[in-house]
Amino acid sequence: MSLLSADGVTRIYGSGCEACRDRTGDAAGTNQCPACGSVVACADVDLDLQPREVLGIVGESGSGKSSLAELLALEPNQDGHVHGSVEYANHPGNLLDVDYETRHALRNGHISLVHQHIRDGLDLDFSGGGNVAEKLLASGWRNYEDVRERVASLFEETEIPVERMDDPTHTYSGGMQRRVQIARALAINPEIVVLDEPTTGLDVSVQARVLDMFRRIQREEDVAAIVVSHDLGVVRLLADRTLVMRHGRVIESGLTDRVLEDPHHEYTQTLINSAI
Ligand SMILES: Nc1ncnc2c1ncn2[C@@H]1O[C@H](COP(=O)(O)OP(=O)(O)OP(=O)(O)O)[C@@H](O)[C@H]1O
Repeated sequence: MSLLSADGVTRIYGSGCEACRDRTGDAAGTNQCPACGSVVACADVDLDLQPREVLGIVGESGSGKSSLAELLALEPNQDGHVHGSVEYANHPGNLLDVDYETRHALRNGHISLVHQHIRDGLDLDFSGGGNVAEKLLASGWRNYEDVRERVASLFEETEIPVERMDDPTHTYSGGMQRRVQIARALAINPEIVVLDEPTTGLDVSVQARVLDMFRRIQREEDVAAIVVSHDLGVVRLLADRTLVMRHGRVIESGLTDRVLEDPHHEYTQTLINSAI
């Protein structure tokens, strides 16, 4: 049984009209409806995530990856009209319809998002440890010593110097800040982590170390992940299966090796060729 499955997930920014779906997408060559001007960020997306699996979502900027990832990760950003359903094995009903309290509980106990932009995920004036502790407190941890011990062990696990725990996060390097985000996401022992562009703003050598660290923890802890990236190298390293998005639609999917070695869609071939 799938851990998470999406059926027909659609997100439209703007008023929307009857022509929106037909006049956008891969064949239309745009995600903007020519009739009403709305942006069809993603439409008719079906996917499933198995326990312990890493699913990659790849596509160029604007293809709809973040809009989809936010829905899967129950982010509070509710912009746009949303249709379809997301089923999660450990909670009945459609995740897209849950109320505020349920959303909060799921985000603090089951499904974590690592934001593309560090500022969206961390308070840079807080200490690094404080950013991780905040997530533990939100999920019900209360004892000060227990929280500090857990934060220190998460720092070790994500390879951040524990002695920097009380320093303000803005004094950390970009790589360390990304690690704090990952530590924060893992703090609640989630079943699913959604990583949105995990390499944004990092040097190539730092990127590789952060991705290796995440892959190690993902395997050790048997956590499932959805990794969103414009970078084929990221999905090649992390993802078992990959979906390719363009103009808000999934245009190709399969085992990552197959998609990268034997792409069926012309656009995927172009993506791969332009990455070489
Ligand atoms: N709040 C919003 N209001 C209106 N349009 C939006 C909003 N958020 C995103 N969009 C539009 O939706 C489309 C998909 O954006 P999205 O950020 O999901 O793509 P992406 O593939 O994640 O791109 P990137 O990698 O650059 O973040 C884009 O055309 C974008 O301009």
